[in-house]
Amino acid sequence: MEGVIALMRSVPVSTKPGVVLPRISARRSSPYISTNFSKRDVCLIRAQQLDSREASATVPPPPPPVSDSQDNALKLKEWEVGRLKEEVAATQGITIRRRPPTGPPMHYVGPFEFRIQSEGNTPRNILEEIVWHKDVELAQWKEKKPLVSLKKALGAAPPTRDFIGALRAAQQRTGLPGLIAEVKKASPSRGVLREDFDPVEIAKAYEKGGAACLSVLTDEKFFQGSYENLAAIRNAGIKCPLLCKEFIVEAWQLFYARTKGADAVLLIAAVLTDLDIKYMIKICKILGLAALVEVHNEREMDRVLGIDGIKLLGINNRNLETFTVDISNTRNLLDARRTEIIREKGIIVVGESGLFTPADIAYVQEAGVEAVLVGESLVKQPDPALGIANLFGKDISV
Ligand SMILES: O=C(O)c1ccccc1NCC(=O)[C@H](O)[C@H](O)COP(=O)(O)O
Repeated sequence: MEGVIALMRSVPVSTKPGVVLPRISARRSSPYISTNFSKRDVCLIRAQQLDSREASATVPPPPPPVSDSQDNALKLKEWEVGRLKEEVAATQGITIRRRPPTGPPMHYVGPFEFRIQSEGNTPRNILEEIVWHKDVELAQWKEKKPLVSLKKALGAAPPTRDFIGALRAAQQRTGLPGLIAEVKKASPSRGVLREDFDPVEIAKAYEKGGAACLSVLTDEKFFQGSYENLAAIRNAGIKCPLLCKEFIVEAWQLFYARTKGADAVLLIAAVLTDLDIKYMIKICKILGLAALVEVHNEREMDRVLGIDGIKLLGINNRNLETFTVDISNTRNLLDARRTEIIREKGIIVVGESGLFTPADIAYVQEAGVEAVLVGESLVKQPDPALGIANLFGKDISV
């Protein structure tokens, strides 16, 4: 425990009175264990199967009434599965942790309650903070829109557009990397990028300027984006396929993105385990979504290259923990060995973040990327269509 970070009016605590986790609490602070994962893997696969049953079920049976002791047992199981996932994630070099299920512990003094900060209940960096907030949002969204209702909505959804095909066609047409232009109002690292932000107008300008695909940020708290923006762009007659730029931690988000008009989704290897990625890729296939699997470093790159079925691999030049941007990350990750695997598997590599000039585009193309994802340098331009021509050093709309 390191200090009090918030003093609030007393509100009901999410953990029910009487829920005691003494045996497990002792394990909470134990370091990650990195030996013999067979049993844990089995547990994780079981947990994933439960998830997957949820994803493929049509109408779930009504839940039986739950007694307090059953409720406690379920909470305990949920917590244990969370711990197992963290242990497996640690063995894959994933440092981003998931939010503790019951949130930070509460301490009462008179009519107030203190939230005590500790290493275990405080996000360690911005990516972890985003992911923890996503868990809170998701709990509310899933209550409002359970999976069954999303599935019903999908029955009437139009087919998805070919995201990968659009990138390939653009690259063949221009001889330059296919452009995924990002509709991005703000970011944690740069604040507000454009005050007069009209997502549909920006999307139209990108399409006019020759973008092959668009990326639409949907996170509200950290990027001032929204699913309404995604749906509005989809419904405005834009032909470019759309990437839902979201921090995906659960399969429910794939279904939701699809109902809002996404043709592709982002899967971040710094957040998802190999098993999560494999599972989500399967769901994406079922939903007709392309999956852009994003890596930042060598460890993530090698993990992802070992997973079958990946067609789009993004190399992000932004360190999502420190915000530093370095486009040589793309070149460093694309060494001869990895380039050979990428060629054999027919993967398209997307260079992401920090691209501002024709020289930057040439640099990442030379390194081996066939597509680029660009936000800041385009969205800040008074005329984003002209911004595209300036970025590529020529008009790529024709
Ligand atoms: O953009 C950020 O500050 C950021 C911070 C934390 C996590 C993700 C972040 N950005 C997401 C992206 O990867 C970029 O929006 C995308 O690659 C475009 O980058 P840029 O062209 O540099 O705007």
